[in-house]
Amino acid sequence: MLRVESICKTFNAGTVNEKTALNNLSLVMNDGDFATIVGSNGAGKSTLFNAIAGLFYCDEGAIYLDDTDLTYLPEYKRSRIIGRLFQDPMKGTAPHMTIEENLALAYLRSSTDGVKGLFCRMSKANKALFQERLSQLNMGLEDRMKQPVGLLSGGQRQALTLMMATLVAPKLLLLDEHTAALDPATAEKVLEITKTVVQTHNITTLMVTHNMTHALELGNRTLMMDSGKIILDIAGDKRNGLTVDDLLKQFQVGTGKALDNDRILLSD
Ligand SMILES: Nc1ncnc2c1ncn2[C@@H]1O[C@H](COP(=O)(O)OP(=O)(O)OP(=O)(O)O)[C@@H](O)[C@H]1O
Repeated sequence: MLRVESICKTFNAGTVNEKTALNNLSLVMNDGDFATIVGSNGAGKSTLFNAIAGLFYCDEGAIYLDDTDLTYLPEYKRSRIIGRLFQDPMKGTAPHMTIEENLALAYLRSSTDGVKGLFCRMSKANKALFQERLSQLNMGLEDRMKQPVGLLSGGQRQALTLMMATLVAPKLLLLDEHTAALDPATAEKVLEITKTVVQTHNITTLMVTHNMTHALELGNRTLMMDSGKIILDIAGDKRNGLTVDDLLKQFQVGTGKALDNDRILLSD
């Protein structure tokens, strides 16, 4: 279970550029919850992910994941239990290393079975696991394990990054518009893979999206953010049957303004 308790983050405090990006934000995610997040430009969606992943410590508040107090835990330690994907498919993989080496790195980072250090310690069983997981992507990557990742397309790279982030199931998966830079067909494919992986391993997941339809169709909860706060949190019956128009109206009622996000407005 993830518990975010009243976190605050102000950038450039005391200067003309002062910006409160997270404003007393609280959130509880139960095990296996899959919540989509939408919101206006600059609402604090990526900053929330940065706070959870440990890119900075919050000014106030606390963050817990199961029994672990993350509040002052360094980023590299959180990365063992939190997987994260970004919009840019080039992030998250090392282009000059082979697919197999990238997977080995991901495995070594997250594994708790005592494997440390060298690639040569990767057993045949590990390699078989990599191959089996890659074959689930249906992209033929299992036959290209010795090729550098830099040769892959954006969609293949993003699917590989997802595979790496979930090779050892993380306690929490943060998806920050991870399909936004892909062409529509590839984006749908990566989303399908995402759904399957999240469901199979029952991974607690937060996904930022600018696609309002995805925000309502994927997962079991929809969160809306504005001005560093969660202003709407809908699940269950309230969420079923809700249309994109209803969601936009609820945003207007909650904030007194129209949802202003250029990517939402530009998408269909
Ligand atoms: N490191 C930083 N230094 C200064 N300001 C920052 C920093 N990170 C974020 N901000 C500011 O905090 C606010 C929230 O930014 P954030 O990127 O979290 O918004 P977002 O909801 O992800 O927006 P978008 O949908 O436009 O990507 C913005 O005003 C942004 O400029």
